[in-house]
Amino acid sequence: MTDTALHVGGPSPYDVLVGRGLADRLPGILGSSVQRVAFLHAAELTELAKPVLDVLRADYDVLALGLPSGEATKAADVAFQCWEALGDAGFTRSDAVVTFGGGATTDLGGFVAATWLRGVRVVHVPTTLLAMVDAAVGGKTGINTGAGKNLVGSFHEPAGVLVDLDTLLTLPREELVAGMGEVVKCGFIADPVILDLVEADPAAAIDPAGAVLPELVERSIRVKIEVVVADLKETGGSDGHPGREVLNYGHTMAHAIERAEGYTMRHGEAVAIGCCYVAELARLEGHLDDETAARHASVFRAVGLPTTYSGAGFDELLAAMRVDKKSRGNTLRFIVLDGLAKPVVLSGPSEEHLRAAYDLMTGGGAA
Ligand SMILES: NC(=O)c1ccc[n+]([C@@H]2O[C@H](COP(=O)([O-])OP(=O)(O)OC[C@H]3O[C@@H](n4cnc5c(N)ncnc54)[C@H](O)[C@@H]3O)[C@@H](O)[C@H]2O)c1
Ligand SMILES: O=C(O)C(=O)C[C@@H](O)[C@H](O)[C@H](O)COP(=O)(O)O
Ligand SMILES: [Zn+2]
Repeated sequence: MTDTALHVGGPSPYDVLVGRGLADRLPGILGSSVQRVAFLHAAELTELAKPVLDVLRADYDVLALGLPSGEATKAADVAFQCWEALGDAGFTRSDAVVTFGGGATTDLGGFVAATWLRGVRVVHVPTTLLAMVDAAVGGKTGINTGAGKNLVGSFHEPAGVLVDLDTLLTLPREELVAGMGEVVKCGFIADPVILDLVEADPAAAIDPAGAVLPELVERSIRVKIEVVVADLKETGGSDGHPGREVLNYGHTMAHAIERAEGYTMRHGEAVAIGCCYVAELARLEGHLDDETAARHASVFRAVGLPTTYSGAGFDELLAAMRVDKKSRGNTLRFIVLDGLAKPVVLSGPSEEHLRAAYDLMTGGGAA
């Protein structure tokens, strides 16, 4: 496979390089003015990170910081420890951060880079499917608070993203499957060919050594790039398109479920359930046809993702959805589909429909 450079335009343009074994491309992206590099990686991935670390150590003074795995890393105390380490090592504005890991690592590392000295260069090296197709691209960074997911953060675009598909070879199957949550989301909101590819051969779609997964990765990244270039800071779209909020399809309920589960459920799994929830809500509100609504559960299930959830009551989930960033005052707002790849904003749906969609989501086993 030859490398592909997907360009992200805008005021701070950069490339997302997709290929295999890309570590030696890092110095070219970091540039010659950088002296020190903070290498923020999931500590459990130290062995996998070795080729990248070797390349960095050849050219820079490297401060390697091993971080907790998963969602636990998206916490204020972890960010604080990174800031202290950067201060101790004398990091200046011409130095840089490189992140290496899944979306939790790129979110935390991106946030540290965005806030240190009010912003230093960051390059993301995503190592999960989810981080490749979504978290590492577009500049959203963030950590969680007691009230909910990603409530503190900033927009800070990377100087580049290295998507080394070889890193997926060590990724546990359940993490690959979780990444498909965001891939399939992209299919529903913008690129139905993704859905056709997954439906045609679900096993091939999640085979990290095959040819279908790279195409899905590239298609999903292209969806994300097109959206963020048009509306980087989520201020709104034009011509009836919701803008960047479209990438939040399924996330209003997904984030509420993750919070209810104490962040033990994988994000991509929650997104799959959340997309099925909002498809039912859209159907009940007269937006979406029965067939497209039903296709949600069918595609997510085909790759092994969950589509129902009954672990928390309606009132708890509703309260959590109220602090979603799309809310305005007391008005809940959702991204829904008017049809395949036709996203619109639904403002203030009726509580009757919110609850009816919840009842369907519980699959009859309401908590
Ligand atoms: N900023 C954004 O735009 C954006 C977009 C989507 C998701 N997110 C965030 O991303 C996070 C989820 O990311 P995720 O699904 O990548 O999970 P994750 O970062 O928690 O990683 C999952 C697990 O896989 C391990 N892992 C990572 N790469 C590996 C590899 N190659 N081999 C073996 N193990 C590996 C990690 O160490 C971790 O234990 C959530 O916090 C979500 O909110 C952010
Ligand atoms: O990039 C975006 O914009 C997204 O909404 C992508 C989502 O998949 C991602 O989970 C994001 O972190 C959610 O953003 P939030 O603003 O709801 O925290
Ligand atoms: Zn997401």
